[in-house]
Amino acid sequence: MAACTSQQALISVKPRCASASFGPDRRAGSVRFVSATSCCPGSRKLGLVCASNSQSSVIEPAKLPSSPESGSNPKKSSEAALILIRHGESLWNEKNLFTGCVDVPLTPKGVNEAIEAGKRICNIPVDVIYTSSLIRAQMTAMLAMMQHRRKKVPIIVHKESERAHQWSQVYSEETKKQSIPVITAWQLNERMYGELQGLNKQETADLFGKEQVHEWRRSYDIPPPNGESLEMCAERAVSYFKEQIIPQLVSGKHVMIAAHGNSLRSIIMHLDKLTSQEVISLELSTGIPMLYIFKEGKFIRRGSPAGPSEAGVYAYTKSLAKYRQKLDGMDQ
Ligand SMILES: O=C(O)[C@@H](CO)OP(=O)(O)O
Repeated sequence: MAACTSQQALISVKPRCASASFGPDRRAGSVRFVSATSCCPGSRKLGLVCASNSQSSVIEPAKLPSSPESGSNPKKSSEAALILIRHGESLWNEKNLFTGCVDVPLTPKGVNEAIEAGKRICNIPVDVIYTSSLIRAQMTAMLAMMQHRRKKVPIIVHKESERAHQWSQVYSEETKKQSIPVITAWQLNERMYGELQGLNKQETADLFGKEQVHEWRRSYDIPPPNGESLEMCAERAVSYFKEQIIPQLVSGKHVMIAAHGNSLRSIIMHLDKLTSQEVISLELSTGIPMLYIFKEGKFIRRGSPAGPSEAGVYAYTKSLAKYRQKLDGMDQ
């Protein structure tokens, strides 16, 4: 299994073993993500040390909406995993084209990235999956789940029409127990890139100037022509996260979200309380999973699980360790 290399880690990561921290590095005015392996290359034991010494901040909870299952009080004891994963490389990433809401599939490299991401989270429980309505995120979620040791079947929930809903019913409780609902939501789509969609990024920079294109791509509140700014994207992605996904975590469900560079940057900005200055330098690599633990109403950032043999991942929480033991038991 391919280990997480610094190239795979979330963007230009500086070696940081000395500080042994995970998640955004706020030094030098930029935000970088550091993964477990890039922090402690090749060392299981150190991985553990990193995990327990990590400065993973406990993030003040976003105002929690009331959950149908828990009323307005989050269950104090509930603890749930939240996995975020940007889709693998798409055919338009490969061609360096602005993609936005254009629905393009993964490249073979992207397929591989999704499979490798799946190996890295194959021991982490997943009860419900959220993806955007775009095929590259859905492919990523499905390919990743094919690697999961629990071998539950991810099934897309169709609610676009009454007939779609009716015709996709499952009539066996046992089969339902062996399935994972996959909920698709346009709110998790990539930022709509307006009139840049389909244009080559380099050619656009040559035409309009590097600064202008950088402003369109990475400013917080300046939209590209007839498209969405990151702020506009965050408005719908974070509202959806608060209204639909947090209640699942509150009720103790383990959630995976497969989405896009900008919709995930918006959600991470919310979870990690990044400022609009910090978020503009946050870059996410394709196909790298990131783990948060939701506990007692707070999000604890746990970086990027390195792989199924990485001991540190299972020291994150007692319930993750137990889940892994259960999987080991099922294999025997
Ligand atoms: O083209 C896009 O849709 C996005 C993500 O690939 O590009 P950017 O890096 O500008 O956010």
